[in-house]
Amino acid sequence: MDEFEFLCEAAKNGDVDKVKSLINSGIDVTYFDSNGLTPLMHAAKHGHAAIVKDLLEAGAPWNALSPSNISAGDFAMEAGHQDAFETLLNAGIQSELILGTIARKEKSNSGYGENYLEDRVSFSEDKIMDSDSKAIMMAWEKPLMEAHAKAVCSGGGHILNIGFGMGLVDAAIQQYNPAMHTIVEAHSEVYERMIRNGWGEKDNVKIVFGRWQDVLSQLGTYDGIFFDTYGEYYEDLREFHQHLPALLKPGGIYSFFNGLCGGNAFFHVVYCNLVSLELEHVGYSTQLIPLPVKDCLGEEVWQGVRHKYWQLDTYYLPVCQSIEDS
Ligand SMILES: C[S@@+](CC[C@H](N)C(=O)[O-])C[C@H]1O[C@@H](n2cnc3c(N)ncnc32)[C@H](O)[C@@H]1O
Repeated sequence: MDEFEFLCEAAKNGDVDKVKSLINSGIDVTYFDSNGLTPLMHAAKHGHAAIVKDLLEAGAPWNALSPSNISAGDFAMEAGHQDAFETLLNAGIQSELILGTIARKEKSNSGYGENYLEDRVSFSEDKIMDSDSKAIMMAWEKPLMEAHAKAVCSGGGHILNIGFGMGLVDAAIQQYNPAMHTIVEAHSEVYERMIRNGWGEKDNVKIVFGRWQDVLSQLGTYDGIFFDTYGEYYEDLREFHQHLPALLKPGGIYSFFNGLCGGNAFFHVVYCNLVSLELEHVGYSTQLIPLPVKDCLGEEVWQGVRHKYWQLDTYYLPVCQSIEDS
């Protein structure tokens, strides 16, 4: 057995002293063993929280993935090892908070995320695709969009939706007959299709064409806001949240499509916590309402789609309101 295998064995067996002495000798804690697992994954799988903590402090990446795309946090979560799970969750949140700050700085120099808006898109009955065969929006999300519409329309009044896509959430919002319904859409082909389908002729609908970032000055204040864009990053969502206090009326409800890390259960938990924490910093409390999605999401749905952006059984619908109102 080489030194690294000793470390994996010690992590598995909960041998804190051995792990510590190997770390002190300068061993590389980032290696994967012959099964594609890291020492951190072994410790998490067997619920050795103290070792998880030591390995993280020694530089083990919290978000490394096994060959079947399982992270240390998934192992702890699946086995019900609460202490190890929470240690990894906190490491994930802290790391993303710091990386977020770095990404914010990098973004201001890069002008990224604008390509999608220049690309052609294709429409079919059950989805909209980009030029890379990635789905922009899919019909299986209809029940989710209806639930979002219900949440943001609960107080009536003026509703804002950012991102039209297939218009599923907007059709559901119209069912609540809002006093005014503003829709922001940035893609020219999606916008043209909205106009062709009569959205511009509805008395209570105002369409604003452009990126939400560029049309903020044309917006007012709203009783309900929904946000669901495409081709953007977590950073953009975070940036939108900075504008919430200026856009959402007192007593208003905000919600957003919560597809954050929808391919990995543990990363999703990290991001649900992260976004709630960041919303709290701008003055909003977040309730995450679990909705089972198994029934509306069969394997066949993904045929011809390049990226399976959602792979979890439960969708957590965020309902946010000002901390002063809650
Ligand atoms: C996922 S779809 C929205 C789906 C919609 N919720 C529905 O129910 O069908 C995302 C939409 O956001 C639009 N979009 C992308 N970036 C945007 C931006 N910066 N500002 C406004 N709209 C944007 C896309 O063109 C696309 O139509």
